[in-house]
Amino acid sequence: MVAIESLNWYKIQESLDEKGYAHIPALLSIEECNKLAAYYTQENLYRSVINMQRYRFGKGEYKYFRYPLPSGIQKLRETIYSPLAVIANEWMNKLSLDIQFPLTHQQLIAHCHRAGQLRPTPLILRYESGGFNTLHQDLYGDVYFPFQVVFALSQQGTDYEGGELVFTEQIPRAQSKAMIMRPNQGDAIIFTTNFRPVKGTRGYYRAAMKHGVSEVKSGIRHALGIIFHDAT
Ligand SMILES: O=C(O)CCC(=O)C(=O)O
Ligand SMILES: [Fe+2]
Repeated sequence: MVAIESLNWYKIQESLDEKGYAHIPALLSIEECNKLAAYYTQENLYRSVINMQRYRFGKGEYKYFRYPLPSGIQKLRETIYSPLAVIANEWMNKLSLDIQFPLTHQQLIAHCHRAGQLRPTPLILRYESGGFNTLHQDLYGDVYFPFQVVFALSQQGTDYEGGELVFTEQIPRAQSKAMIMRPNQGDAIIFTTNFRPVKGTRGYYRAAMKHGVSEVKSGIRHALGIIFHDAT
């Protein structure tokens, strides 16, 4: 794994500010991806298993990890959080929101717990041919952090075809703009959970964003999602 502190956080912030998402190539090694994907079948690691079709969330399956999280995932969640908290606080200021996030993930979790959000949210997803994930937001209570991360654990073009990561951004008084990403195995994509600040003529306004996954045409696609807030 590339050290989180050594990433170009200036560039990451620039991309988040401009687009609401940032692409970090090769954050995980292929071996790390394969190890994480192999967690999928270790039933004791999870608190719940969601059949996406059953809830009409799409087609595929995902599993929420239970506490304690596997140590590598716990570490990723903590180390990526801190630089993002600084950016999140700037966003809250731009939007004149009276919210500031603590600089350590442990403090964010304490805050979630006080708000009754006790359940861990990191998840691993698996889609087969025909699988997809409808456009959504991962907000699980009143406390939510404005960024989350998805790690591509499979390689598009080799392990699967299709299955692009899709973002939409609501344009004021208009429809939504769609953006697609085709991360390679090991890449991370950081993106907005709820809304991002966009500069308008009278200061910043909120542009709501959603994410989803387009139809997987063939093969199997695994992804790891790290959401920083916990769930009710
Ligand atoms: O499968 C993906 O790439 C997206 C998963 C997702 O919705 C998430 O991590 O919140
Ligand atoms: Fe999601």
